[in-house]
Amino acid sequence: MKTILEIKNLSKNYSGLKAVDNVSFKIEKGHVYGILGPNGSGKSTTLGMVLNVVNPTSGSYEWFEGTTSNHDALKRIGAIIERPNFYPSMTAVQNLELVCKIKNISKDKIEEKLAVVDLLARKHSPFSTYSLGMKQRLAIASALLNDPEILILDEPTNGLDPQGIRKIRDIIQDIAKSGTTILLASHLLDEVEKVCSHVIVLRQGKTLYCGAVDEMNHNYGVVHLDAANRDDLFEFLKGQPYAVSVKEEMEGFKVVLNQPVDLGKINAAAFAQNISLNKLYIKKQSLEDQFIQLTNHN
Ligand SMILES: Nc1ncnc2c1ncn2[C@@H]1O[C@H](COP(=O)(O)OP(=O)(O)OP(=O)(O)O)[C@@H](O)[C@H]1O
Repeated sequence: MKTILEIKNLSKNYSGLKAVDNVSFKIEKGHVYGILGPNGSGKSTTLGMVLNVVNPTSGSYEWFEGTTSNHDALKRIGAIIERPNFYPSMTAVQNLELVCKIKNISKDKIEEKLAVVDLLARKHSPFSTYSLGMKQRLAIASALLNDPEILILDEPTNGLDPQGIRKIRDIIQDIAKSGTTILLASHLLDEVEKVCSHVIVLRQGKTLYCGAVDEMNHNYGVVHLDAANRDDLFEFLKGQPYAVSVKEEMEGFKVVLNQPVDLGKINAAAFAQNISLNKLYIKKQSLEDQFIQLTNHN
């Protein structure tokens, strides 16, 4: 698998504040990656560093397996890290023609890229008449003009209404299907869950999780149990291989699982130890619960 970007122990300090703290991850070709974290967790700073607009305090990164300098790599990257900004009185086509001129690239792809972002019908309208969603879509078209190998987006749906959000997400997925690798920063778990295959979760500049979105979701839940004799039940639970942790609460015990369990077998095993359960049920944790747990308690 071709590596598009490798970040190694990247850190950025702002007068004592660790905005990004020893972050490492790899972006492989063809996947959609999300950098997920609450406001101020270091997402934009991380993107700024790999796009050569923020100087790292320490650590390094390498584009395209080191086959090109970080400066030349930028020609193979499409990035939108600021609010879309075009000339208000110029049309979409005129603005994109200007982008081609500035970047010294061919104008041949303008129509094709406007089609990708569903703006062909409005291609001759002035930018000032566009909705926020359309402005964002034009920015995506602009970033695609040089057929980049990777598209980088910082909070691509910020400020959009639900329809606008849906449209941008559909477009991102279409672009990914056509083979372009995508890296997007978002504070929205739902966005990352819907759009990304892989996620790097940041909190206060530190990586809390890095891996497949599916695997982050892969958990076996929590079993809730209770019995008249809690001491016996606690002893029993402590020895069970499926129990990551056993916590006593008002309503009984909560056991976090590390594997799937059969509640019938748990009941039978407890009964065999003379423990008669008066409560036994399982609750699966949602991805949202896990994200909140990750970002709050680490
Ligand atoms: N130029 C700067 N000077 C000083 N501190 C900065 C600067 N840029 C960012 N920071 C701080 O670094 C931390 C990380 O900011 P960053 O913008 O990377 O986070 P973020 O996850 O992208 O958040 P948001 O979604 O709010 O933009 C924050 O505490 C921020 O205040």
